[in-house]
Amino acid sequence: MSDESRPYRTAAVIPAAGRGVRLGPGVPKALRTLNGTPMLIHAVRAMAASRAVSLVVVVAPPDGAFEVKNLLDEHALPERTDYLVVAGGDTRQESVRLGLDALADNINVVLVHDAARPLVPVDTVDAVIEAVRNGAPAVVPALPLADTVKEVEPQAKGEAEPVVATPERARLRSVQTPQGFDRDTLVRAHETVAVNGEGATDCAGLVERLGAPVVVVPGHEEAFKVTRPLDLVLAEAVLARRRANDGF
Ligand SMILES: Nc1ccn([C@@H]2O[C@H](COP(=O)(O)OP(=O)(O)OP(=O)(O)O)[C@@H](O)[C@H]2O)c(=O)n1
Ligand SMILES: C[C@](O)(CO)[C@H](O)COP(=O)(O)O
Repeated sequence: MSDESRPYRTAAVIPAAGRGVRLGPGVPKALRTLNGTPMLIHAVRAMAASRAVSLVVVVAPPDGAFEVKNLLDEHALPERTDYLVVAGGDTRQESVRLGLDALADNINVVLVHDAARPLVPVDTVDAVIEAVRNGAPAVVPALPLADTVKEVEPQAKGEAEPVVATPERARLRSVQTPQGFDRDTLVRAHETVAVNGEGATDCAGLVERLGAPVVVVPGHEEAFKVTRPLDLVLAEAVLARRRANDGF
């Protein structure tokens, strides 16, 4: 994507302040390495790979902002990409809000991208940005589901859970990041939820609560979220395949 279409100025906010409890004991998830490079650096590079992204805001673990700043200083990014680091909060939503607070005034398109999705291809990033630039206030990359999904009545751990419903799979999508937003819409969504109190597991969910339209564009298998130990194995295999294919 060319940068000539300004006045759009696009920033990526990368929430990276999670502990990674489901990954098991160790350093915060974003600082775990994939083939020798911290996951966060892979994620930052994935955003900076888009020529449209001029600013990356990394939201670091509250006790790790200094370390993250050093990491970014050590790893090369394209010259056109500025970056800054802010300390995160107790939830992803709070971390994103802190990242939004740090944006420069001239930013009008915002991507929110999990550090835990380090391998998203640049074509997916650009497709999200393009959809926002074409007028969608909120854009989500997503994939159809491979599994059938059941809605259940949750029970105490270990007890069988009664099935309540089987949603029609063809209408379901598995949602990824980067999610892209018109900045004012996203800021309004976060401000509104701060007043009303009901959170969401993704930023698009907050925009839906405003009643603003959210659209889906095709996601990518390699944009999967590193959540459990097996995901680390998959991520390293993807990187090894990329290296073998094109020396990346
Ligand atoms: N307080 C938090 C919690 C999460 N995140 C970020 O939100 C993204 C998606 O969250 P998830 O994969 O659930 O990460 P964790 O919260 O770290 O995972 P877990 O629930 O296993 O602890 C991650 O990049 C994570 O660093 C964040 O910035 N601040
Ligand atoms: C934003 C997200 O990655 C979209 O799938 C997801 O909602 C994050 O959820 P988590 O509970 O933080 O894993």
